[in-house]
Amino acid sequence: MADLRPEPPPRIGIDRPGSFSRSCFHERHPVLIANLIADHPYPPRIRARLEALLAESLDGTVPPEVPPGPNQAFWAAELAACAGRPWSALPYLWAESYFYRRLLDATEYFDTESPWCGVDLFAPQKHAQLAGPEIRADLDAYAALSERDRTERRQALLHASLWGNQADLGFRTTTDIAGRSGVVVDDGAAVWDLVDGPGGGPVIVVADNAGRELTADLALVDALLETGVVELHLKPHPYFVSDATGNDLLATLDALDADPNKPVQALAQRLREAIRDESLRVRTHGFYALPSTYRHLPPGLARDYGAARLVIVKGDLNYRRLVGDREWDPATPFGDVVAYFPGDVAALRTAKSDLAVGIPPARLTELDNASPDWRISGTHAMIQVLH
Ligand SMILES: O=P(O)(O)OC[C@H]1O[C@](O)(CO)[C@@H](O)[C@@H]1O
Repeated sequence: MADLRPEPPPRIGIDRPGSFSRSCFHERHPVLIANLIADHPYPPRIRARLEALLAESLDGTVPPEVPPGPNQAFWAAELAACAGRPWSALPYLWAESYFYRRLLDATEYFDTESPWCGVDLFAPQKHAQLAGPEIRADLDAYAALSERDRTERRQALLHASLWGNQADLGFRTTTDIAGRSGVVVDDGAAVWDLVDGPGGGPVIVVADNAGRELTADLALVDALLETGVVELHLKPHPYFVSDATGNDLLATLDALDADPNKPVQALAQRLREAIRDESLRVRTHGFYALPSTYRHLPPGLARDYGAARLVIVKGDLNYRRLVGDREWDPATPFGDVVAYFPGDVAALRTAKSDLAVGIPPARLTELDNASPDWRISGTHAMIQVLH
């Protein structure tokens, strides 16, 4: 039978002058490369490769070579289709993901004969945030939560995890945080209904950034553990600027241990115990560092998501991968766009790219009038649930 579904809107590109996506390449990436060069004593060959990558991504074409690292077959197929095309003609999601993969190549992350092999290029920035004053304030606030009743505590933890996404270091490369204007869509109650619901599977939390965000996510994970098994899915290796890996999880647990607040130390202990007894299963998957959308999940992950009580997907990039990085009309219902997902899913994200769906038209008019850049400023957040 013919497929009568309407064509999806076009993919967001990086070629339109004045667009946010183009500014990521032309304004943010030059700063990102300069920061990497300042943060590490890279030898001339690595500095030259970083600068050449920047120039290529602004003005050049995609070379045919497959960058080293995992998922060779995936990238070989993608590059067979894209090699020779100007970067400016690439879809935003693909171009960004490929750019970060090329950064790993430029810094010899997968080169076992290089001393830079396995060195997280973003570690200095991640460590600075983990040792910084903002995280201290977050942990003081966490400690004070033990005075509150369970419902209030749960609500506060969900919102801390939501707003933790604002602290993403890629975003902060060129943008100062301008406060928290509001939660545009708040399906938080549905999150807890699903968590407390009858399903027997684990709750899966697909993490996003290290630092303040992962700290808040771990506090949420701890609350979720009261209801059953939890899986925390991390990136398999560094990817976008502050994406959380296994090393970041360990560094975060150490930071929680070292905090003077007793409830924070107790949190670290509970989490370590949960990891040991596998009530908290920590996992990763190559899919999390690819430009594919969740519509094209590998079968194993699709099965696991389908068996979960709820999948909580954190952050802006995961939102783009979940919804499809396309020029959606923001009034398009969230449920229609993600109906394909194999289980119940909740997206928690601060808006840091043009994409939005599930915004009631009247609210949209209000937002566009009150803060025209609400979609990209990180000042607005959303909790959207498909169930
Ligand atoms: O860390 P997050 O919330 O996934 O955000 C990453 C976001 O940063 C950007 O790279 C630039 O803002 C977006 O393209 C991307 O969605």
